Amino acid sequence: MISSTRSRFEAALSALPSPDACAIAAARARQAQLTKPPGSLARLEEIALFFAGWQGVERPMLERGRALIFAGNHGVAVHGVSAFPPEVTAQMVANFAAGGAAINALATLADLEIRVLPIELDRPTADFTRAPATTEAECLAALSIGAEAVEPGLHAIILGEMGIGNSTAAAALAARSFGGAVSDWVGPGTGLDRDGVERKTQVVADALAFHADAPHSPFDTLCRVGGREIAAMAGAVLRARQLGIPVILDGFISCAAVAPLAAATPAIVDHCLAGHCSAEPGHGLLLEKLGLEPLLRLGMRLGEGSGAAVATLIVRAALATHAQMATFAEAGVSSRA
Ligand SMILES: O=C(O)c1ccc[n+]([C@@H]2O[C@H](COP(=O)([O-])O)[C@@H](O)[C@H]2O)c1
Ligand SMILES: Cc1cc2nc[nH]c2cc1C
Repeated sequence: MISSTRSRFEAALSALPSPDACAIAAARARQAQLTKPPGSLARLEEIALFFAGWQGVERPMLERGRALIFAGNHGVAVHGVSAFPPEVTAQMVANFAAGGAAINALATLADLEIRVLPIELDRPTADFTRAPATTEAECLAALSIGAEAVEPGLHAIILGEMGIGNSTAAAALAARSFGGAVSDWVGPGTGLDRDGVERKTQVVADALAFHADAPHSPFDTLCRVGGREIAAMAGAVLRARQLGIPVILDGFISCAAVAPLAAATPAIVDHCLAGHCSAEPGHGLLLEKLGLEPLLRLGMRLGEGSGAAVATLIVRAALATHAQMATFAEAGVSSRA
């Protein structure tokens, strides 16, 4: 298990595997033979090469894709930073189990297995304007839950979350990791009005001031202004990297989960695709900081892995064309003069 101690987490982050250059070269050579003008499938070709590199094969697959939906509750919600009450987290977890949420419909459409992992919903994190959100032990436990949800043999992981108040934690993580004006990272989340966004901005500023003197290591930032579902997503991303499993990130919160890791080690997102850019204003900025170009911009702002699940359909298009198209020789089509 990678994350059972802080030093294992840090060691994993400093020893990131690279993609398989031979598999990428073989996949690129295949693309050059397929019946299309070179480069005409554009981003789809890049996605196929990305999957080839991480899966280490010329023709990558997506037969076993898993959507991991982590849920957690947040002490910072006492400050009225969400348009919804905290009990909605557990209620939505029940809705996921019953099959009634957007992610259920989208995962079925995208042929993804769903795993929902609620983490101690009855024990919200501490209010991080006045204490670390989690203890080191709590943060490590959540990292492990995320890591253990990623198993060898999966072809891709779709990351999602549910947690009332977690867009406040995400803003704090992004601001502490990448700096800049707090207001650039704070937005309406589930639907705050202007006064609400102002209050939320002050809460994030208070949190950053409270933790200002603490170390800025990835682990310290995750513990101090993160949350259980957020640490679990970070653990899943790290474990997926060790196993060579590509990850499709979802919205602002899943990207914020990797922000502290990426600020220290930018290559941590090399096996990640940004499924979409959400409507949360900080998400576009965060994607820039992470160096990720989103597959979709649909103005979605739901979370729960929904944007990543829709993006999976684009990935399927990329892998299907790459694997199934005929070559010029096979089809008897003349190649370029
Ligand atoms: O994915 C996003 O970018 C996104 C943007 C706004 C809200 N959300 C979802 O809404 C919740 C967080 O919003 P809030 O207002 O409670 O902080 C959480 O359950 C997220 O999944 C998600
Ligand atoms: C209803 C609801 C569904 C969600 N799914 C992810 N975040 C959510 C937040 C709310 C409020």
